[in-house]
Amino acid sequence: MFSDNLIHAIKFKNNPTVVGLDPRIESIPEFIKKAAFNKYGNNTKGISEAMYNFNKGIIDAVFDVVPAVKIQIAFYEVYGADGIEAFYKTAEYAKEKGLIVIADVKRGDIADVAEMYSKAYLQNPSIDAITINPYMGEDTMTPYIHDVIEYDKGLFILVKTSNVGSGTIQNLKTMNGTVYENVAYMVDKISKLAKGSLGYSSIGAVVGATYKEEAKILRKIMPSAIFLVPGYGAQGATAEDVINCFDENNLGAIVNSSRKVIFAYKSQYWKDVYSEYEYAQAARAEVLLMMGMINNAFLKRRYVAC
Ligand SMILES: O=c1ccn([C@@H]2O[C@H](COP(=O)(O)O)[C@@H](O)[C@H]2O)c(=O)[nH]1
Repeated sequence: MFSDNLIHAIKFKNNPTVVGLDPRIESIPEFIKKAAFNKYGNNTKGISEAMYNFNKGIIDAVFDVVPAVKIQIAFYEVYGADGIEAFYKTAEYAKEKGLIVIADVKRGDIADVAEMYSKAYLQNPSIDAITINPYMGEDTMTPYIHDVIEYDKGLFILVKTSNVGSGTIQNLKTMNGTVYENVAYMVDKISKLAKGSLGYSSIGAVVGATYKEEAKILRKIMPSAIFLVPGYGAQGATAEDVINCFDENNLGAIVNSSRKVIFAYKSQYWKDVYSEYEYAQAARAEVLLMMGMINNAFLKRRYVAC
C-alpha cells in the first residue's frame, strides 16, 4: 500500500524529506545547457533535454538517501510537449532508481473531468501519488479516491498551503471553525477509506511548513493522514517549524524542499565548496543537512518533553 511503502522508505533511509524537482532553466549549470543546446538548439527541445539531464544528476546523487521526489509539473508544462516529455522521463528515471514519485499537479475540477486527470496521473505506472485541490468540494475527489484504492496510489489534498496569502481564504472563520479546519475534517473522513497496516492512510494532506501553529491543530484533526509539507528552506521554514507536522513517533510527515536543495551549488553556504560541475553533490550535501536538522529537532523535542 502507498502509505506503508512511504513510511517504510522513510524509516529505512531515516529521512523524512522529499526533493522537489522544480528545474528553472536560468539556474541550471551552463555546462548542462551548453551540451543540450548544442544537440537540439536553445528551444523547447533543448531546454527540456537540459532539465531532464539536470534532474538525472540530482536523482543519481540523492536516490540512496531520500525516500521520494516531488515533481512540480508547472516547470515542464511551460515548455509544451517537450517539457511534458521531460516530466514523464524524470518520473520514470526516479522510479527506476527506486524512489517514490509524487507529481505535484494540484488538479481540481468537476468529477467527470477529475476522472480524466486521475486516469492521466494515478493510472500511470511512473507516478505514485499526486496533489489535488479540494476547494470544488468532496464530490470532485471521488475519482481520485477510487483510483487510490484500485491502483494502490497516494493522494495529498491541499489543506493549509505554505504561501503568505493562504490565510485570506483558508483561515476564514465559519460557524464550525476555520475553512482549513473544515477541509481537514473532510480529509480525515476520506483518509479512513485507504488506511494501511502502519496506521497511516494513502490519502494525506498538504500542510505548509510555514504555519507551525496550524500544523499542531491539523495533526490532531487528521491523525491518519500523512502530511506533505512544503515551505522548508527557500520559503523560510526551518526544522523547528515542521516538527508539529509529525506524530509522537516522528512519523506521519514528509518535508519537501525544492530550490534550496537542487540549486544548493549556487547558495552562499555551498558555493565555495562545490563548483557548478558538482551541483548534484551540493544537492546531496544540502538534503543531508536538512535531514540532520529535522532529526536533531526530533531529539530536542524528546528532551524538552522529558
Ligand atoms: O502549499 C504549498 C503546496 C505546494 N508547494 C510546492 O512546493 C514546492 C516548493 O518549492 P520551494 O522551492 O522549496 O519553495 C513547489 O513545487 C510548490 O509548488 C508549495 O510551495 N506550497
